[in-house]
Amino acid sequence: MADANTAPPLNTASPLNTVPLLKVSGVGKRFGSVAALRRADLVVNRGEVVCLAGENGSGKSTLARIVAGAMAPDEGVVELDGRQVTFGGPKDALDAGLCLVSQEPTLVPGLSVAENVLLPRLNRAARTVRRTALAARAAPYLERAGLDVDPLRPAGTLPPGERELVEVAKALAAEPRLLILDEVTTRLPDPERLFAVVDGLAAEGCGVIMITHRLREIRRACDRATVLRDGSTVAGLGRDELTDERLSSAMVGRDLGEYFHKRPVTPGAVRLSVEGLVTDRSPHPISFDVRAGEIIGVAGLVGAGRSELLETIAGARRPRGGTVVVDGSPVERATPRTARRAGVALVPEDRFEQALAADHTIRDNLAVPWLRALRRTDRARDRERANRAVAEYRVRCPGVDVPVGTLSGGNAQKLVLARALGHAPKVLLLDEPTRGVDIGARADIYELVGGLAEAGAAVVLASSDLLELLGLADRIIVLAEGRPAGALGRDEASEEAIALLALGGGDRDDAA
Ligand SMILES: Nc1ncnc2c1ncn2[C@@H]1O[C@H](COP(=O)(O)OP(=O)(O)OP(=O)(O)O)[C@@H](O)[C@H]1O
Repeated sequence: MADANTAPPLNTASPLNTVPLLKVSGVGKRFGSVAALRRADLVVNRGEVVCLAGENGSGKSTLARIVAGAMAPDEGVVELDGRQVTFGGPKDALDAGLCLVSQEPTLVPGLSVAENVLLPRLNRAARTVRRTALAARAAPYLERAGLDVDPLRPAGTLPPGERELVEVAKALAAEPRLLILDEVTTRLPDPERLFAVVDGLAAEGCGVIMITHRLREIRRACDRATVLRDGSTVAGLGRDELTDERLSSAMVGRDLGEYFHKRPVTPGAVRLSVEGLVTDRSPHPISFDVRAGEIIGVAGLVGAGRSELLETIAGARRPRGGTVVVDGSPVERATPRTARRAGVALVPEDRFEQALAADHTIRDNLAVPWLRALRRTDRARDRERANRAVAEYRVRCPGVDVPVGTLSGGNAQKLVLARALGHAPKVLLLDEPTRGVDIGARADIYELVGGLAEAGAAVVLASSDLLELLGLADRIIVLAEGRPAGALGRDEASEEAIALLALGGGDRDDAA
């Protein structure tokens, strides 16, 4: 293993390049009793794409925020072009050419796409510039980001994947010297497009820090990786060391062994029947059965209707027709509560919008489905339950009484899963369950989901991660524009077969 920050000999021809673009040394940051960063070191050279890797809660986003001027370190030094810098805020960092695309959305929904893209560069006078002129100025950045929308459209009306591309275009408009992308690809319809942008920026001499949990993406886009564990830099991996084994053992500190834990199960009786279900998104009825012990995958491009299907089964959306039957009994007038009573649990796609109350404690969030019962009975039991869930799911937190909003993204996701799986549901609906979750926790989650299926649950797994679908699902239903485009058994499913159906290339209409 190379030293933590050993960089490949890039652009060594220029003497200027002996000084790194960015050098972070010994940075520490505490939040109350939590040491988010202890001794973080990081070097990025011009024209280099560096992956910042590490488990959930290892400090990656905190380091990204410090570099981008969004928070100050408690200790340590940040140098740009060999000179120490102290930023008063993100604006200072932006002026110095450092730009962060963070996990949190920053767009102003009521402003147009063009205004959002140019916002950091607009002074008061420029805001009176004609809207069409702004649109023309924003157009090249939108095009470079791969987004084909009307620049005058309000940003809030775009679907999530396109909003993320506006965030990317906004970063490009800042013409950064160092771009930080914090788990941007998880929200993008086509990550490859972003990688092409990253390649182009690097070729122009821009440094890029990329945070992602997807090992394939690290290999595709990055020149090397710097690995954080418990807030300290513990390893540096060169390009030819970016293998699954090296990355995972550097991040997690243990050998993950077998990744997917779906053992062959003899399916039992039908647990979930979806009969001619018409969601509020599309006129096409969808029908399929899931037997006890089965995991059914739902694939499709962004916007294909995966989330809508799961949310309708879970009673979170009103269907326009059709029935959901659990263990032979129709779920009448489905609401989230009636579906939950019937044994249906949903892990929704957006943890903070749909599943968690950020200002409330871990303990209260875990207790939500039981709150009524708890008010009447023993309040001490939920603490015990919460402590157990946090330990079992390895949620990194100082205790169960901290607000959920202080958790790192992946740890918040683990909490949503802990709550859903903790009820031993008959039907488990998972929508992008491992988005933002580190590889160690991923292996744990796959094992838990596999175990739940083995115990007789019916599982429906919607995911944009094809390896996850292929590794876990017994059968994969592919949706295209809200329509069932086909179903693939374990033996016929492959990345190519899924992609073909998702793009509308197949002519099978037998999704059940
Ligand atoms: N504002 C905050 N208040 C309290 N604790 C915080 C705050 N921000 C981060 N933390 C804690 O600091 C630690 C590091 O968090 P950070 O978000 O940097 O991790 P990460 O490596 O980016 O994780 P993930 O991969 O899950 O996004 C976590 O334990 C997190 O709970």
